[in-house]
Amino acid sequence: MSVTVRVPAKVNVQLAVGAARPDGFHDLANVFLAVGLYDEVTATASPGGPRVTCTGPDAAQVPLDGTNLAARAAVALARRHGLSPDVHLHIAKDIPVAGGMAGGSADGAAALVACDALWGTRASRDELLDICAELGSDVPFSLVGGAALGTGRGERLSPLEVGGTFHWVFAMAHRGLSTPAVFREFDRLGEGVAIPEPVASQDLIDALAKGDPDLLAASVSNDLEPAALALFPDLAAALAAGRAAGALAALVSGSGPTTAFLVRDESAAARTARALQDSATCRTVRTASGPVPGATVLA
Ligand SMILES: C[C@](O)(CO)[C@H](O)COP(=O)(O)OP(=O)(O)OC[C@H]1O[C@@H](n2ccc(N)nc2=O)[C@H](O)[C@@H]1O
Ligand SMILES: Nc1ncnc2c1ncn2[C@@H]1O[C@H](COP(=O)(O)OP(=O)(O)OP(=O)(O)O)[C@@H](O)[C@H]1O
Repeated sequence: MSVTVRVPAKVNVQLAVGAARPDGFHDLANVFLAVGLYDEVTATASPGGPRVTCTGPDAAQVPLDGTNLAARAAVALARRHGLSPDVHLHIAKDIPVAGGMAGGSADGAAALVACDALWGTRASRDELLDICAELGSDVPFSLVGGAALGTGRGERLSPLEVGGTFHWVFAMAHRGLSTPAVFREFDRLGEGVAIPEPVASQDLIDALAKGDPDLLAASVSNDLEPAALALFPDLAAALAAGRAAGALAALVSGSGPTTAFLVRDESAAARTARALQDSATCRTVRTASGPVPGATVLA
């Protein structure tokens, strides 16, 4: 028997970052939007697991050992329920790796939901969310999807209302960026400067609730963007190319290096995607819209 779970990528429409905490993490006001670029994780009973396989354009960059977040999710659930994690996890990966779109986190949430269904552990939503938070700051949002404000290190979620569909173009860079390295660069750039407490923007929350792309474009922000640009200066050219193509807003997605462009509708998405592809400032270009649901078992 097998269970397949589909799980989306995310874009951070606001990422406000506070000073480094004693534990090395940063408090955030992190407004997540789940967008329709998906990985699928299939869990199949198999002795001696977890065994991980992966297919897709970036598969070669995905670790297949016990560090894979899907494997870690299976082990965490099995341990809590006194089971052995006898499972084969196959990841059909379409979310770019190390792109700031929570690809690994998505696989962790998907594997958890898939193993829960496969093993009949019937974990409560709260237990699943607890395990997600242990696995990583972005993992709880991959489980819930939609739109949400993440506080703490991003793992404490409050759902947000969204009054429409937002259309996006994503430009994937020629190489990845390490999330810890980007946070370290944020700290370095902020040395000697008083870093304010991260606060969610009410204008941005209102723009989401209204479903209004112009209002959203006026209020998106990412405090990690200067750090990502410092580590990867070529990203400025991708941002400029998207702006020149008429995007309503251009920003680095999370810790980068994927760049995200908010556009008015599907036809603007197709136009902007073509212009970005022709600009040769990126590796590949994808379009997607959101919000979409979080990790979902496929029938
Ligand atoms: C940049 C974002 O993707 C925005 O959603 C997230 O904040 C990162 O979430 P993630 O990849 O799930 O991160 P984790 O696996 O929890 O942490 C990886 C590393 O990122 C840094 N980190 C992450 C989250 C946070 N609030 N503060 C941090 O400083 C820490 O160096 C940490 O060791
Ligand atoms: N299932 C997985 N898929 C991809 N990468 C994984 C996975 N499990 C662990 N990793 C490791 O995590 C690193 C970060 O990859 P990931 O694709 O999650 O980055 P990201 O999208 O930038 O993350 P985030 O947006 O959550 O900061 C990879 O370089 C890889 O070593």
